[in-house]
Amino acid sequence: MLKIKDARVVVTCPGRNFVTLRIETADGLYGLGDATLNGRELAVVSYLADHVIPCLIGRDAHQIEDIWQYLYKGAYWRRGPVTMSAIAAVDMALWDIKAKAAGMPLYQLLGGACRSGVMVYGHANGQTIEETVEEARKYQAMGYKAIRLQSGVPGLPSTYGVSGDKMFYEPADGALPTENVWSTAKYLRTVPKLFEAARLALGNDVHLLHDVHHRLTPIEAGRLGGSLEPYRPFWLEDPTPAENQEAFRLIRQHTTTPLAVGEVFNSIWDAKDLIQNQLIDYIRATVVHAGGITHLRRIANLAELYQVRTGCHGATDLSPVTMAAALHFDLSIPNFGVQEYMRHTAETDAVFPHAYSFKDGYLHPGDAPGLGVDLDEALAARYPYRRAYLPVNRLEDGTLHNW
Ligand SMILES: O=C(O)C(=O)C[C@H](O)[C@H](O)CO
Ligand SMILES: [Mg+2]
Repeated sequence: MLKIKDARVVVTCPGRNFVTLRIETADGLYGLGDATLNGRELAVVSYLADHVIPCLIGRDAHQIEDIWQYLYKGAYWRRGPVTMSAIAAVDMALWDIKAKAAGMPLYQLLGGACRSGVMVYGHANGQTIEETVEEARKYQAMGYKAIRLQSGVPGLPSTYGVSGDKMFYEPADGALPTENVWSTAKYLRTVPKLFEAARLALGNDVHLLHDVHHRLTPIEAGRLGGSLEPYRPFWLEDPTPAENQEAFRLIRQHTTTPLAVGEVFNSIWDAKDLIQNQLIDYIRATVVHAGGITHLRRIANLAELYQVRTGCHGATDLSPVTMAAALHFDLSIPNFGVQEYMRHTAETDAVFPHAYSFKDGYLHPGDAPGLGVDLDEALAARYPYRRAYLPVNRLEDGTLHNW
């Protein structure tokens, strides 16, 4: 038995907010779990500190599945991003402890490596198509095999995915939500031109991706998918909100562009119909927001039956603890597709020293026991929490739209 002696939540803001759970056993082993929910961080802090940690003390850290079931079924109120991020943090920390106890990198406990590295995609973005293509060339020069393209839209002052700080994009930029303006017509005129220019400039060997960020209706998404087909995108992400999983049938009827969905999903139930009806090609659920490694493996196993591959969310709001967990997961599952990789700043990397590394377009989690990521608590304490919200989007007439 590995008795859980103590657990605490650490909140730090080395440029952006991160919530980390640290679980300690009576034998002196400890594990880390990420619980960051961008823009709603303190809700998860309270859920963990007030409601989860008291139930963990004295339990056997080895019983990962039982503790998962205890927290999920035991709450009675199932699912939801706050609950599932809190459970995910516990799950990650327990896997970290188990792998440290075994003296192995976590991917070995998950069944061993299925590949030599994890293909990642980086984010090229610019105010104009020309600037975005220039940025994409830089990613190509760094060895990236897959690049996401997001460009400014003429006539719209700002839009999701385009930032001044190219490497470390952080959308949660205000103490109150920033307001963006949206026009579907202007956007739909821009994206095919972006892809045409990028294919011409970058050649055929690089994978090109795009995130619609939930802003189209199904029929608009079908039209966009169709117009991008000549440029062979790797995927079109979140073409329409996915609460209504049925909506993707309409998109499928109009395009063979592969679809990727799921960064806001928090359980297998959000993805079940999309996967079973083969309405998507990539599932983007992530370790931190979808109940941890234990639950994400269940989603990936279901997806494998239907030839749906994974493409885990990896924006900067997912801490290095999640990135490490995702890499162990990615390396060990048969139906891995691609991993998103937005780099963290030097300040964040210093707070979370880690063993994972990038080479020639691939990340590897490293071979340190456990997740291979640590938390420098003294340094973390130097960066107190700062309230920061994600933006909202309004149509040109003021109607609130999807951001
Ligand atoms: O990285 C992506 O694909 C995103 O869509 C990033 C999200 O906007 C971000 O994680 C929200 O916190
Ligand atoms: Mg996205």
